[in-house]
Amino acid sequence: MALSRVPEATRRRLSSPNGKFPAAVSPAENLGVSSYARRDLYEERQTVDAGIGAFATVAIPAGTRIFCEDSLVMMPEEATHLDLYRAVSALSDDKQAVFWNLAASAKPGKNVAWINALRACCDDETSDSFNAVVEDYERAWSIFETNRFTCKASVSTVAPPTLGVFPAAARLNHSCAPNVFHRYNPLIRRLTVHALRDIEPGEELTTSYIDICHPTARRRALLRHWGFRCKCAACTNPDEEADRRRKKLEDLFIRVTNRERKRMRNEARWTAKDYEHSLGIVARTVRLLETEGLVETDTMGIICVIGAQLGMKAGGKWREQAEEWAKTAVEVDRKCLGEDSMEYMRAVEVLEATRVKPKL
Ligand SMILES: C[S@@+](CC[C@H](N)C(=O)[O-])C[C@H]1O[C@@H](n2cnc3c(N)ncnc32)[C@H](O)[C@@H]1O
Repeated sequence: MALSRVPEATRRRLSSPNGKFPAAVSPAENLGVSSYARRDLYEERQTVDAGIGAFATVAIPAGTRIFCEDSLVMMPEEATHLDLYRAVSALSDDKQAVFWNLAASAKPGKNVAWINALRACCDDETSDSFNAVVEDYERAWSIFETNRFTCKASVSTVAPPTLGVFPAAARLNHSCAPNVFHRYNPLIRRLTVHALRDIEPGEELTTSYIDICHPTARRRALLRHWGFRCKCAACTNPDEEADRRRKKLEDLFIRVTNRERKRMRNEARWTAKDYEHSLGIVARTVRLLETEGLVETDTMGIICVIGAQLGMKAGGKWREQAEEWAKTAVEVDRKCLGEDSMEYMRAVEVLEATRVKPKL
């Protein structure tokens, strides 16, 4: 661990899995899915003001899977500095070097209770070496917070997500108008990154660290976590009208998903009027996503699958619309997530169901 100034003995003691600290999430098993970053399509290089970035070296067609990466470290959301340090120390030397070389721009957290636990493990150390340990822990945490992606077990699960660092994809900078889309695929236990549109040679590959459906102020607040102010066109020249539409979009999305949860709990009592109401909100959400140029987003996939399912249940004039929405969901999910994603498989199932003629 080239960067560390922590004495070897202290490091060994603090990182030994003696049951003192909760364990990290177990490393992904070999599922027969290779882990790769398409270095034949892009290169890493220094940007003007955003550290290292990934740039296309050739034309990349929309839908291309550019990364399919195994995690370097994966931790539960509630993991502490101590848990993280232990997980990093358990990596091979090569992997530790990769971890310590990643960017560290996230600010230290305010919760420093972990320092007391650490002190208890370091009581035979001089204060200099204790400070070095604290610094190391802080740096590991900052690297983790700067580079982690959220890894949900499934879209619908209530289980808390885990957070993972994927070393090649970690070089992707943010844009609120991204040209790639990232998502952890729990079926293959890889982070996948797909081109959202055709990308020209020389263009920087950018993903969105946050939900791009948020209005500017909310996006800015969320991005503070990574310690930078986004300079994309939407953030530098915020348009009040567009922000109002994004706020509306956020509200509509919440209304659709809340109503869906309610319907699932109460399907037997859901009336034709209830279906009509939900379908009206779905139709408005889809229109707004189109107006905002957010057609190629997983939000569109989620809304269209919900709309298709509701449309089939409602029947009548909604059946044709249900098939159209299901087709859109299949296309969007194929492009953003790939054919091995749960979302794509679900969308295909729904599309097939919309094509079954109702019994008269
Ligand atoms: C996941 S890393 C991305 C790779 C990083 N640039 C590097 O050098 O390794 C996230 C960090 O990159 C920088 N970054 C990402 N997107 C940026 C942007 N749009 N503008 C400025 N800095 C950005 C911030 O420092 C952020 O904390």
